[in-house]
Amino acid sequence: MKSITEDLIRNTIRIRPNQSHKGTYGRVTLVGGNQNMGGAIIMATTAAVYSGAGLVSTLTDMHNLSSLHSRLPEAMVANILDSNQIKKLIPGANVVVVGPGLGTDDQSKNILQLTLQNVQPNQIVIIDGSAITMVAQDKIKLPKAHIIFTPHQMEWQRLSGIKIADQKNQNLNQKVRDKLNAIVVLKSHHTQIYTSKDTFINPGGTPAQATGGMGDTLAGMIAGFTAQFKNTENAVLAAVYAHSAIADKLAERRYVVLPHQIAERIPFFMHNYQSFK
Ligand SMILES: NC(=O)C1=CN([C@@H]2O[C@H](COP(=O)(O)OP(=O)(O)OC[C@H]3O[C@@H](n4cnc5c(N)ncnc54)[C@H](O)[C@@H]3O)[C@@H](O)[C@H]2O)[C@@H](O)CC1
Ligand SMILES: Nc1ncnc2c1ncn2[C@@H]1O[C@H](COP(=O)(O)OP(=O)(O)O)[C@@H](O)[C@H]1O
Ligand SMILES: [Mg+2]
Repeated sequence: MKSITEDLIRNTIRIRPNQSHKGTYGRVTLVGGNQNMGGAIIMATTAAVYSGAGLVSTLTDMHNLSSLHSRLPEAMVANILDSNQIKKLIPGANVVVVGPGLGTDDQSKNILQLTLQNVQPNQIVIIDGSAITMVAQDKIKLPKAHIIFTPHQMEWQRLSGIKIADQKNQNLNQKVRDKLNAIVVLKSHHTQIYTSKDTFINPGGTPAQATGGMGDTLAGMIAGFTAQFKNTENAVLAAVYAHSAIADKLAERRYVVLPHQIAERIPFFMHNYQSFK
């Protein structure tokens, strides 16, 4: 297993060309946040915006509209229950994130299905949280696209059938990855990333990160990084590395690190590591 290196981060985070505009940095559409879990999609959206995605739109329950906008006026918001909005905003994105705070009831399932039906083959689709649980339980058909799953160990157990105790076995994980034909970000103390060719381990990570919303934030970061940087695999690795490197730094002086504190530090981290032209 290869460790993610600082060199890889430096070779991924690009100095922004002067001749560029918001369209250069990708469109991200996020789908999630029911009436009880608006925070999850707000954190994911925040991370996508702070990672530098050019245009970010969020399909969520309208109960979350004012809380999202009061924290993050940069994001556009549409009604998750309006199927026409889903049909418009999914095909118009470069990167789609589905799942943070989506829930797993029948309405959530319909939203997930409609979202996936509107995905285009050239798109990157990040499947997180509730969406992983529904794909696992309801045998939902996956679209042709560049798919990235971001399960924690319990979600991976649901999706892969591999018990948490057996997830140490890389061959088992890789076999299921091959079947899914996706990048798998298996989150834990030291997160592992399974790609078609390799397995990587994230050297960073701290128990100060063990707080609700930390994974929602990572999903938004992966969206922001993959929207901007051409090599999708390296963009995923860089996002995973940055998420925990920021947390490790903050944890030098804190008992717990909150997701929004990570989001605020992303532009500083990217500034320090930018080098690739
Ligand atoms: N503020 C919010 O709105 C929040 C909403 N959330 C959403 O809640 C939904 C359900 O996700 P949850 O993950 O809470 O619930 P799940 O039921 O999917 O998983 C949580 C269970 O998995 C267990 N587990 C075992 N290994 C784990 C590991 N390595 N990491 C994390 N959990 C592990 C936990 O102990 C817990 O019992 C998702 O859609 C998620 O996005 C959560 O992100 C929490 C914050
Ligand atoms: N003890 C730990 N050490 C390192 N990282 C951790 C630890 N606990 C949680 N994390 C990180 O926090 C995130 C948690 O993701 P997840 O469980 O999906 O959170 P949520 O759904 O609440 O947003 C993952 O990136 C995981 O690697
Ligand atoms: Mg999660």
